[in-house]
Amino acid sequence: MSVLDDILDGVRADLATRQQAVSLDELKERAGRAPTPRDAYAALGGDRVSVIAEVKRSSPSKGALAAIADPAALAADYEAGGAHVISVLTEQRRFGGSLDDLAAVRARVDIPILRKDFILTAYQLWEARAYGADLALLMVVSLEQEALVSLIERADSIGLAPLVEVHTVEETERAIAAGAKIIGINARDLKTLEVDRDVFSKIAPMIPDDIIKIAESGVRGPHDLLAYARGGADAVLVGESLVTGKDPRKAVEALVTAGAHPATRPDHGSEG
Ligand SMILES: O=C(O)c1ccccc1NCC(=O)[C@H](O)[C@H](O)COP(=O)(O)O
Repeated sequence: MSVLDDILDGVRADLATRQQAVSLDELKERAGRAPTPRDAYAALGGDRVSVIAEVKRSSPSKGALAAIADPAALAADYEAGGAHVISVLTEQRRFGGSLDDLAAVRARVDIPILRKDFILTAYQLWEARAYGADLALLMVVSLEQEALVSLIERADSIGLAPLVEVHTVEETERAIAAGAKIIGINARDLKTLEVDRDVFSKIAPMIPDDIIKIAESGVRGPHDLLAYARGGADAVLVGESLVTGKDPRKAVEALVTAGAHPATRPDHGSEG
């Protein structure tokens, strides 16, 4: 069994427990009372390389990363550093996250929030809306094509911007065919946990220009952001290096500063 299969088994078990406790109707009612979604497309657009800063306590690849007692305070630091979007891992067993983390972060910052989880059902999209997310992650590797198309449509219809994650050429073809408008290319192979940053530059050229391209995983500092930018990234998603560093606000600031310079874009070449 791969790490991903193991994670998905846990996700299904926890989901069944939550579905017993809260009906879909109750969830929809709560989602109806949630604040108006923030514009994720605007936050990820423009000439800059946007920064998505992640609240990440632990991971299957590294175990415990940081004791984050107050995820909202960390997110506020990220926002003060200039982050354009906050990612909140809500999976509990392997990442130590929760929907309460999502709600706490949404209440504290003014920028869009991504629910980063292993979303398999519309119920989880309603949860994301109910707890204040503006974007939701959909991983192609864990969804049949019909389910992927249906979840993208459902996310759009309830005010969530779907971020469709891929790692291979075949998954990217499926994401484009499914109508994704934001594609995240994850350098991490979720079956082996190996990180290969070159995956981004191999896959990005096959994605049409009007689709937002996000480079996920393996960003240790501005040099990695710049490399992803030269490969065509519109945004980077960064977790581990921010939560394990001494000063998350300064680390975000350094990434935002690097991403703000137009010479980082592929059209301008890498030599400045
Ligand atoms: O981070 C992991 O070990 C992991 C393992 C299995 C599935 C997903 C995993 N991480 C989710 C992510 O995609 C990352 O949290 C995100 O891209 C940030 O990556 P990093 O900056 O390398 O922490």
